[in-house]
This record gives sequence, structure tokens and C-alpha cells, in this order.
Amino acid sequence: MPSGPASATNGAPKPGGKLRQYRIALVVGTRPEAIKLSPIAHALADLGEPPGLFVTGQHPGLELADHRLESFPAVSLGCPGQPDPMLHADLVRAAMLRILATNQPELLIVQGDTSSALGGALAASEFGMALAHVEAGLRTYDPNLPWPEEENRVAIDRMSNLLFAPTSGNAANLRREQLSGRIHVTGNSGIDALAALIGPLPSKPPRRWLPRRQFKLLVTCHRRENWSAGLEGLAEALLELVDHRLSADVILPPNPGVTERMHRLLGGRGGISLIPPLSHAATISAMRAADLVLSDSGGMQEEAPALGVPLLVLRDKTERPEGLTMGSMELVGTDRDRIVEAVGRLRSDRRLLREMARPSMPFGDGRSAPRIAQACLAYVEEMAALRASRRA
Ligand SMILES: CC(=O)NC1[C@@H](OP(=O)(O)OP(=O)(O)OC[C@H]2O[C@@H](n3ccc(=O)[nH]c3=O)[C@H](O)[C@@H]2O)O[C@H](CO)[C@@H](O)[C@@H]1O
Repeated sequence: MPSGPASATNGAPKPGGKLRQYRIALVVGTRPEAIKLSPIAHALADLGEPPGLFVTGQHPGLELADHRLESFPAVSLGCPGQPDPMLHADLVRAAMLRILATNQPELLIVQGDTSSALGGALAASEFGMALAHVEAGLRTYDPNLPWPEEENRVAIDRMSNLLFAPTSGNAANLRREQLSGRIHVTGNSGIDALAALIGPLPSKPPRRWLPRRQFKLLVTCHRRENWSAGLEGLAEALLELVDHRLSADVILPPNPGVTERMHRLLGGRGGISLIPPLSHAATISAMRAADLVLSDSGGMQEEAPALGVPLLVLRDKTERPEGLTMGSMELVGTDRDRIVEAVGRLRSDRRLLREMARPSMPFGDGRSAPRIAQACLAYVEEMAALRASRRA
């Protein structure tokens, strides 16, 4: 069995986990990866296989304890996010290669489509290590929307031995590409994280939308393709909307450049509050308290249907069409007039708004992490048996 990393461990394995070096490791770089990988780390620990963590540093302020990950042995790679995501992926790859040269787990798990996930996948593949991709098969089929995420997830799926597709639609995408990895339809572990916060899902939306009451928007916008014209269109729309008995809480992203731009566009305007990044629990509370959410976030597209919160997606394409099919969300992009029209239409037609707020679970039942953990463990055991039979 390979030994775990010698450097920078923070905390002992979870009580109940076996006291041994880990065979499975997870790559964690950003807030959404921590949110979605935490249930999987705990599900592995529950099976007696606590994993190790490679923390890339992409989001430098990421606190493992905020995501219940502090009890797992962790190596810090010291690779903060870069303006050029390809450079960042390469830095992560190089840092991982240095560690894997002496300490190799048997299976590396990466999640989603970040440059941390891509860097980890490239390192695993260079070492001939087994690789599992959580959240496989999401596609817009447009390499620019979103960039670089669409390219990252396609590349990671091609390298992976285990492909954990959240939905049957995602699995169908993978089958069409005739990839060599094994496909499992598991649900999205982001829904597990949501259930851990608020209890059984789907949750009942609080009844609201009384006529004449002030209408409250919750807004997030951080995708790279929205950094210039997109943020301007959104800001113009919000400035127009708040003149009409409507308020907007805008949650700022961890990215300082985007935050600075939002302050310039919207700072000091009545009816608009600019809020620093929130904890996951506080974000979910804010979503539930809003009449309507406007966001380009991927995770919030998954959370909104389960919470029964209507969502306008500030993007032209989505890799999560399931939310559109369920009627919980609508694509509006970042054009000023389109946003103003959509908010106005929903605000004046409460029946439409209530229909969008009908809770549904297109992204999983909140029990994907145990499925993923079991499949990972079975794969590791299978590979070990294969190696043993070759030695015999
Ligand atoms: C194109 C796309 O969709 N890309 C993804 C992106 O994240 P994604 O776009 O989802 O990233 P966000 O930064 O929006 O994170 C979303 C998550 O963070 C929470 N939240 C949000 C604001 C806040 O202040 N505090 C907070 O905790 C949300 O409730 C949600 O759970 O990387 C994820 C991790 O690989 C992937 O799963 C997604 O596919």
C-alpha cells in the first residue's frame, strides 16, 4: 500500500476510520469542490476508507473546517488561482507530480471542471494512476460557454476510469462520446451537501409573493465570460429595476477583480446591497429568503429546484438543462433588456412564479455520496485483486 503524504497534514483521520495511510485521495481547489467533495470524503470514511486531500490553493481563502474537511490528512500544493487558468492547471499538475513521485494513492478523485481538477487529472494520467471524475458528462457543446470549464470537463472525462454522472442525460452524453471509463449515474453530491444543511429534500418553499410587498432579488455573477459586457448588462438591469420597489442583494464572488468591478458599477446605490462571499449555509438561507434568484453559478442551478426557488440563469447556455425541463429556471443571459423583461414578467405574474417555485429533484436524491464511495472502493479492491493475481 502506498504511504500518504509526509508534509502538512492537518488533523487525524475521522474517528471510526481505520488508522492507516489512505488509498484514495481527493483534489480540492475551490469552494464548490469543497462543498461537493465533503459528502464523498465522509462517505468513504464511513466505509473505513478515509481519503487524503490535495488542497491546490486555487481559492486561497478556502477553509477546510467550513466544509467539514479538516479531519482528513491534507497536503497543500500552494497553487493560488492564476489569471490564465491553463497556467494554473499546469502548476497544479507539476506540484502533484512532485508529490506523486514518492507517494501515490491508488485512486485520485477530481470533481467538476476547475483548473485544479484538470491539473490533478493530468498528473494522475501521467503517472498511470486510476482517476475518478465526480460530475462527469455535463456539456454545453460550446467550448467558449463556459470557458475554460467546458474544455476542462471534456478533457477530464477522457482521462477518467470512473465517470460519476449526476443525471441520466449526463450519462447519455458520455455514452455518445464512447469513452473508456465506467459510467455510474449517481446524482450530484451537491444535493447531498444541501440535504446535510437543511434536512430532507425537496424542501417546501415558504409562501410569499404578496402583492405590493417589496420584491427581493438575490444575485451572483462570477463566470469568466461575464467579466466585462455581462457584468455591465447585469448592473444596468439592476439599476433600472431597483427604481421600482425592488431590492437586490448581490453576493460578491471570491474573485477580487470581479468584486472591485461590481463595487464600481453598483456601489452606494440605494436598494442594492453588495455582500461579501457567504458560508454555504448563509447562501442557502439567502436563496430561500429571496423572491427570485439571478445567477450564473452552476451549483445554484442544482440547488434552486430542490429548494423551490425560481432562478434566472445569467448565461446563454447551460450544461444543466434538467432545471429548464423542470420549469424551475429560465435562461436570460446578461442583456439588460432581457433581464428587466424577465424579472418584470415574473414579478407581475405570481402564478408563473409559483409554478417555477414548485420543488423538484432533477439533480439527485441527496444520496449520491455513498453510491460514489462504494463504487470507488469496489474499483480499488478490484484493481488490487488484479495486481495480486498478476503477481501470483
Ligand atoms: C460552469 C460551472 O457551472 N462550473 C462549476 C463551478 O462552480 P459554480 O459555478 O457552481 O461555483 P460557485 O462559486 O457559484 O459555487 C456554487 C456553490 O457555492 C455556494 N455559495 C455561493 C456563494 C457564496 O457566497 N457562498 C457559497 O457557499 C452555492 O450555494 C453553491 O453550492 O465549479 C464547480 C466545482 O468544480 C462545478 O461543480 C461547476 O460545474
